Amino acid sequence: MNAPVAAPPASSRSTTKLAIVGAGAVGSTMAYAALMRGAARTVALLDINRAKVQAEVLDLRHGLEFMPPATVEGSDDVAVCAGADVVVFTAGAKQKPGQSRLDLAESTIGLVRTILPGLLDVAPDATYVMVTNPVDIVTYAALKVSGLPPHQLFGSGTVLDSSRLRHLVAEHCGVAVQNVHAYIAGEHGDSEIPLWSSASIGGVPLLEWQGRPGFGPLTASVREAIAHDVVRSAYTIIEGKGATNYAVGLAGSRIVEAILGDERRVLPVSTLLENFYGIDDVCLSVPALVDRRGCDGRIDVPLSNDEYDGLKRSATALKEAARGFGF
Ligand SMILES: NC(=O)C1=CN([C@@H]2O[C@H](COP(=O)(O)OP(=O)(O)OC[C@H]3O[C@@H](n4cnc5c(N)ncnc54)[C@H](O)[C@@H]3O)[C@@H](O)[C@H]2O)C=CC1
Ligand SMILES: CC(=O)C(=O)O
Repeated sequence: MNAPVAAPPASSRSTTKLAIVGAGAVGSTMAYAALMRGAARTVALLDINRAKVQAEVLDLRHGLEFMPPATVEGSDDVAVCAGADVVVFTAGAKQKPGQSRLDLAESTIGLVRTILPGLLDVAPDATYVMVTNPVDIVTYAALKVSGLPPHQLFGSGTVLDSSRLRHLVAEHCGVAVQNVHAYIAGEHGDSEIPLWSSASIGGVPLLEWQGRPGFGPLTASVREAIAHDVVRSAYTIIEGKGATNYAVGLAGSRIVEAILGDERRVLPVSTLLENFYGIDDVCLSVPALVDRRGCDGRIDVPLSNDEYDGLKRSATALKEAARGFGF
């Protein structure tokens, strides 16, 4: 008798559908990244700008020969998102040079109120991943507007910032970025903080890293400079080319893969925190498990006193901002 055949991973089932709302710099690059990485079998783009979404779909379709099997759809009608397993929300204004992410809150919250109810009608069971900035406030607002449970709706948080941190640490230490385990926590924005005390390189606690020939140690001043560079990254890129898109596209695809592939991947997504070291009722990022259920619980990562204080400050800043918008 044949042994029972295990179900294929969700990411390879022909039914997996990723809907991306907003076909701008972030949404269309995320679609490209998701297709390249085989994250879903159907990628659907929704944008209010019909000509733009049709053009992006056509361009992506012309590359399908060179990608894992998939189909691409796009429309200015929300019906294109029907039955999606994951909906990623990237619609909305982006920062102009010099603007902070928080400056976008009012218009983005308005968009969430407008778009989310229609999405919930056509994709009630999807996992919702918010990306539009300021992502932590937008995630909090979207939870209130939708009434969805926090595991089903969360934000991309500091997945992107953590990859920036890992890149800078890897460069400084002369190791592969994949061997750096380090997280940025808190706001996806100016008050974010690196969790140095739990970071490691190839199993060596990062705070004990002695350097290697040709590469200096990670002194306190180097760590401070790296943390500053992470916060400044988006501003630097926006000053140079008007938007960030490649790394966020990949970071978003990574989250989608963790969901559709039921990966239980530890990712610093932005979720509603309740009673996390005394932090309550605010969306911000700490390492959490992401799988087919969505955000399936956070990791109780140990924090140094400085990290705890930083996270508290970040939570306070976000709560004050959310309150300013009536939440
Ligand atoms: N959380 C993160 O890590 C990151 C977040 N972002 C944020 O992502 C957002 C999008 O950035 P970009 O793609 O560069 O902006 P963009 O301006 O290139 O694209 C936004 C798209 O949203 C569409 N849109 C506007 N209203 C809509 C509606 N009612 N329905 C459907 N589509 C609608 C627009 O037509 C446009 O195509 C910004 O808020 C940006 O700050 C950007 C990078 C990283
Ligand atoms: C724009 C933005 O949020 C980022 O690149 O981090």
